[in-house]
Amino acid sequence: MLFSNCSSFRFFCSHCPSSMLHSLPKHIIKRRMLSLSSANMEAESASVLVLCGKSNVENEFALSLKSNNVLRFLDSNPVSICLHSEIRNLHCDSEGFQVDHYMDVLSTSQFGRFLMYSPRLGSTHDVVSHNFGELPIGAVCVADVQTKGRGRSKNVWESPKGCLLFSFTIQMEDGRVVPLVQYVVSLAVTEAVKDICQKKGIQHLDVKIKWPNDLYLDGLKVGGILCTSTYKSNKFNVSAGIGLNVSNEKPTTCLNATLQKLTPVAHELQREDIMAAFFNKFEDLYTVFMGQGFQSLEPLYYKTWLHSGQRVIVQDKNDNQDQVVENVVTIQSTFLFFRV
Ligand SMILES: O=C(O)CCCC[C@@H]1SC[C@@H]2NC(=O)N[C@@H]21
Repeated sequence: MLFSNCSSFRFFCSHCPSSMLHSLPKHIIKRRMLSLSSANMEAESASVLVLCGKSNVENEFALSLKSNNVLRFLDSNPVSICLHSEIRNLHCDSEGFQVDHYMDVLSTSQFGRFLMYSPRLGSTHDVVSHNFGELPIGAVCVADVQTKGRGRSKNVWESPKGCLLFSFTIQMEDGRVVPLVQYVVSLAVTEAVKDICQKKGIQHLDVKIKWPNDLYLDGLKVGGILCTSTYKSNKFNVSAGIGLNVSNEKPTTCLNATLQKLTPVAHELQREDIMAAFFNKFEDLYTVFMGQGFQSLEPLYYKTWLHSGQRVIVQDKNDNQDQVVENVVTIQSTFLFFRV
């Protein structure tokens, strides 16, 4: 567990002797304890945001971001910033997001390489969208728990422990394709889950995309995508947020509950593996999307679509608008319907 005030920090590890506090150099032990592990957060008021990079480049950026103290938060409680390198050896909350493991699995050249992690935050989406200009493209914010998780249409996104909760930055120039990027994000999630199951040699979890950007498993919602954008200096700044129930069975179902039913031997997917696999997939899919357009991804998208082959009734008004004609159609894609 990590207890820290990272701008001037103080640590306590529940697995280590309390003398741990005294073993830290004087200059890093200060008065106030600002933040706690997710398990102990309820009673306390402040949060911590840990900055970390995949390589020296992003770690140097993390250092300058911390020194300049430019990040702004909507959280009502203070958020203190620290570097992962400052706490690496002290952070032993086995239930918190394992930053080192995530970085080891990540193999991208841009997305997900600069990471902000918090055991508990209002909303990762707020962190990313309100600090867009201060962050590199591809920067990600991940939290163990959110207290003000946002869903689409002003819905609340329940964000308990076990749910993978993250948001990241994308920048686009062509406004015509901005609405389509949410489909690329959805596809990267489903492909990431497939990839992990394949690598583990287990039956793959058939996570489907319910248009426009819900993720379904066994007929229940297991995840959702939220993409928001602002326009500045001829660029679209897109914040993409993903919520995926990995091991939290409430409020619907989760990946690991289904996996338990499918596989005789216990297998559990980890949030860190999924997020790293997501960025590994997203970077490739995004390159195809930007280079060749969404058409190149359509075959894969419609294979993953919950609606392919679904039969629905389409109501048409005749030319005089006084008569409604109903047609049963089979959905092939968002644009194509075949009358049966
Ligand atoms: O289905 C939806 O309505 C979209 C839900 C998106 C939730 C994610 S969780 C991580 C990120 N932070 C938020 O506050 N929301 C998104």
